[in-house]
Amino acid sequence: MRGYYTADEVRAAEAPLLASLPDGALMRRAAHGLATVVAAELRARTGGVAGRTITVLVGSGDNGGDALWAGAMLRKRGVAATAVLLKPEKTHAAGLAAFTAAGGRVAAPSDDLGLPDLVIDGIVGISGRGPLRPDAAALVDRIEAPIVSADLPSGVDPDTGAVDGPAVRAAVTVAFGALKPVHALGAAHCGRVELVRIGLSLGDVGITALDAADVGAAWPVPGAEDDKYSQGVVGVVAGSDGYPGAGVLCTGAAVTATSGLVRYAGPCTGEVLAHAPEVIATAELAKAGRVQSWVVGPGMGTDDAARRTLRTVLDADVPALVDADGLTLLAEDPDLVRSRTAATLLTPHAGEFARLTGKDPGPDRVASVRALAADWNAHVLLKGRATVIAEPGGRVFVNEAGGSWSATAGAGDVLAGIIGALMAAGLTPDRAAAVGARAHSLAANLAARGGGADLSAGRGTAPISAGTLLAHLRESIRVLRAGVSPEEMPATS
Ligand SMILES: NC(=O)C1=CN([C@@H]2O[C@H](COP(=O)(O)OP(=O)(O)OC[C@H]3O[C@@H](n4cnc5c(N)ncnc54)[C@H](OP(=O)(O)O)[C@@H]3O)[C@@H](O)[C@H]2O)[C@@H](O)CC1
Ligand SMILES: [K+]
Repeated sequence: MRGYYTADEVRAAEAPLLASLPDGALMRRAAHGLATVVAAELRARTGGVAGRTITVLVGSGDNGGDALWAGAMLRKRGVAATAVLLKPEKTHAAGLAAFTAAGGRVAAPSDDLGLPDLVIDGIVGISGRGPLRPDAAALVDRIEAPIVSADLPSGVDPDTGAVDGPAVRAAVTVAFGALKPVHALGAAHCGRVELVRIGLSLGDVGITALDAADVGAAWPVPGAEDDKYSQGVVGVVAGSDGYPGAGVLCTGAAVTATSGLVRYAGPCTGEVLAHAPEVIATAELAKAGRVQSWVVGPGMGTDDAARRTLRTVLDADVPALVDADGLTLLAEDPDLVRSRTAATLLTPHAGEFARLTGKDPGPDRVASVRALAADWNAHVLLKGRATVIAEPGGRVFVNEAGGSWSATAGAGDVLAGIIGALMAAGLTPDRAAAVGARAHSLAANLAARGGGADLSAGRGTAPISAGTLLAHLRESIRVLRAGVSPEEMPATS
């Protein structure tokens, strides 16, 4: 499990170290980690370190200091380095002195910067707010070389990952001391993230992500004493005459996710059974039989009959996942959820979120999801490249998908089926959501690459459908249960 610490949490963890260590020691630790990553990147991209060229973009704070110290360290390894000072009068003095003493060249933003092999982004770190200012934006706009960002890509909000204008798009981001929310919520701007440990003692964390090993360990599989009932039975209410596919995909995902038993109640029994004959299917909800969790909503429609069905499902005292059309119906009647004693998981995309709350999730998606979870006393999963999951008490899981392949019709129906099956197996809804989201995103990435656990093997990618995602779900679970995901983030020491 990895934690993502807000700028305030990082500052609080830094304070005792700054007080106890010699002046500048912490910054030099960070800079050493940055220089190590830059050197490795130079070697990987150009075949060597000495004789290569870098440009260091320097803002007005300690982030610029990190970049200058790293530049000085790289100078000592024979790298030609030029620092561009955006605010010369506020440049980190000790960092600049070390840089120039090591033979680094200083340039103004208007100078011709040539074609460096790499650029270090030290414009702004955890004190950054809002997009790049115009002078920094114009400078970054001229950069063609790959960028290694110090701590975080400048212009992206450290705590929310929001991008509201010009921002650095890094090839690699070197996080100092701790991962910050930007590294998950703004992952597309971070590139590969490397964590450099600088000795921070970090406290409790509010935002976490599950590693492959956590997901694999949590995945329910039958034990020696299990039968088909004891593993948890999930009931699926999905699909309609107009949208039978939602029933097929949702039920198919539930069947694939766990080994127990899946029940289906709805008008698409023929289609569902044609694709998954092991399902116990009935057209009448009243005859569905006992379940340990319900999934309700995908493709079910929003007419009066659907409303009655939703009410009946939510009247049952078992955990329930509400998705898609179910959410549209709930927007008119939140008390259906608030009055429940069993747990409820809502799985909106941004549009459905706006339907539920009257407003878009906005730039601070974590805060918005937490607020909805607290207000409705429900667990909430907000879909996106970074899926955000909150329980009513405020604990948050985030799942950075590592790609956007699952932005395809029907992928949400698959996700609902997976999570519903995990809830039936006894996982709490937020944990089921985090575990399921991870398997879902890995299945999408595997599908795009045509299978095979080595996602970096350069086999190329192709668009996927929800059907191909579902077809790769079992392989995804297998990879996760093996404990090593090909997407796992490497960390330097
Ligand atoms: N303390 C330590 O020993 C260690 C610190 N560490 C490092 O320090 C970093 C935090 O440094 P920091 O707090 O000095 O601020 P930082 O993020 O560099 O910003 C500087 C100033 O930029 C400005 N600004 C704001 N937004 C902006 C924007 N959008 N575009 C342009 N400019 C913008 C704003 O100043 P303003 O211009 O508003 O006066 C702001 O005050 C941290 O991320 C890590 O890298 C590590 O080395 C570990 C050891
Ligand atoms: K930066």
